[in-house]
Amino acid sequence: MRSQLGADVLLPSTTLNRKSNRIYSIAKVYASECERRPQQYWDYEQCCEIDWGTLTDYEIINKIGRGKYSEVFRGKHILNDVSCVIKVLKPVKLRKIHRELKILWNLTGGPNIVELLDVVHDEKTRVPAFIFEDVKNVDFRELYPTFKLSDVQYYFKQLLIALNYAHSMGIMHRDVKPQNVMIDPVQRKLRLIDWGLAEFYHPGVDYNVRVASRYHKGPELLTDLNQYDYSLDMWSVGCMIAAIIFKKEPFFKGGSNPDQLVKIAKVLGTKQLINYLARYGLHLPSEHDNLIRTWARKPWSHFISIETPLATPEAVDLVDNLLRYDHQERLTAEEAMNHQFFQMSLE
Ligand SMILES: Nc1ncnc2c1ncn2[C@@H]1O[C@H](COP(=O)(O)OP(=O)(O)OP(=O)(O)O)[C@@H](O)[C@H]1O
Repeated sequence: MRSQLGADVLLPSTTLNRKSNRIYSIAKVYASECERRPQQYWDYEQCCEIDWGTLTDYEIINKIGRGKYSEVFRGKHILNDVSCVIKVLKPVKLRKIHRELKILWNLTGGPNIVELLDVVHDEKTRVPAFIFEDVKNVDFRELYPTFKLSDVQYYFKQLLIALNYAHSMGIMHRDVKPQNVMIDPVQRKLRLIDWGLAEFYHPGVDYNVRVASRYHKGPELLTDLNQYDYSLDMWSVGCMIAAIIFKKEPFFKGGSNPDQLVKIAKVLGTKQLINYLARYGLHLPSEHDNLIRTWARKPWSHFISIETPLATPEAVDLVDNLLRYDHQERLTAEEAMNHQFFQMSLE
């Protein structure tokens, strides 16, 4: 499926790891994972030769999903009958395809990471498709309301294991949300999918803030703080857990990107937002001038009632340590796994 340049071949320099003139934030953990590996590991612009398989090896059974960048089908391999998921890509830049592939090649086989089985194209049209393991997912709108605290504990531990692994491999997912976390409750199997927005982390590099889906975008994206890192994914995890324990899906429901920041400020407070930006020598982008009023910080107890039995002190404390404006204050994936919420023994 792939051919790689040997790790000993010296490659020309690239902009992918070009540091910004001004460095204001470096990841707290795993900052040098890419730097300490050969360029072949992360340079998807210069090292991504694809040995295409053919789509005719697979039979499409039915359509199961539709994303911004793809149409997704359930199918099977025609020779061995093994069921699979076929992600047929919509026309996108080759660079984006190479990035997703490089990341999948590096991560596949890792814990709770969706397994990439093959990369194929239609021989006539050349339309590319990725073949993945099939997860018998139950839609989160149906599944999450059935969760007991022990399920929240189990599945979020699995998600953190996937994220800690990706981060330890120098990769940020950048689109963590319920739609990208496949759960098969019968097998109690969780897989983190859709690495289409994922990126390699290099310290001091400015990244595009137009990533993640609105409800799960971290404050750094909404305030144009380009030097973000793995901690972006931890904000999104915080949004997911908060939505479940406080029974408020999604937890921050903005009507637009600027409004998303308003929804966050209404909970975490405006003063705290300004302080966060000041800590990094930044100001609130002018588009927010008319939007942000002085919202006071709401205590988490505001979201707790008789209807929210999952909002135990440990679960709320976990959320509190993930939903922090300051990306450097958020728990890392490993710290989150070690949080008291995951140590409690529940039936
Ligand atoms: N391995 C899998 N097993 C089961 N279902 C899957 C799998 N991969 C994808 N799907 C389904 O297809 C949908 C779209 O897949 P994916 O998120 O990879 O595509 P996308 O075009 O990148 O989506 P988006 O626009 O959300 O970024 C998923 O939300 C899920 O419902």
